[in-house]
Amino acid sequence: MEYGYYHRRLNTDAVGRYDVTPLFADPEAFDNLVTDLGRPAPGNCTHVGGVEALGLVLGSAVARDLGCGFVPVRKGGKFPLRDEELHRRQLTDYSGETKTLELARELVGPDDRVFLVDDWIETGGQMWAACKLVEETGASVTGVSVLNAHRDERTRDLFEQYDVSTVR
Ligand SMILES: O=P(O)(O)OC[C@H]1O[C@H](OP(=O)(O)OP(=O)(O)O)[C@H](O)[C@@H]1O
Repeated sequence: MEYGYYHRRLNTDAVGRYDVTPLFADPEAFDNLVTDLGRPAPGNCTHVGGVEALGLVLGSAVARDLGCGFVPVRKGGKFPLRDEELHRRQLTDYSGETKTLELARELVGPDDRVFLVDDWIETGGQMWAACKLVEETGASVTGVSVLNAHRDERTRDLFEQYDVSTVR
């Protein structure tokens, strides 16, 4: 689908932060969005990763669509695991606040190729951290897919280092 198909259903002119959950509630739009987000994934990816919270919704649906496993990248403190069982990174995102993302070490490893999905990227802080967490496990990042992303100085490194696809 074109970005306008989703934009009409979001009732917003915002490029950055906006609520995508109306797309989840509409069965046809959700189906199309999951298909569009998964389309850029290379055939050899083993897992789809998603960033808590809305990236878990989208990523798990894309994983099911592609026949891959799903890997949750969680906000700090949510995995009921010991420190040594986690990879952890701090970041600053669109909110200006410092946040922590974590990935359980046991979920993926050097033989795995992970495709990351989220709803949108503004500063790229969370997606950059998610990519680095995946790489810290030894797995590779095969691409990133979001509905919409800012392309500016803040996201330049993300776009340069990773294959980032957007619907917009
Ligand atoms: O590019 P950035 O500046 O990092 O911002 C984008 C991130 O922020 C939002 O998540 P948020 O933490 O607000 O959680 P949510 O999924 O619960 O909305 C969004 O879903 C992305 O994950």
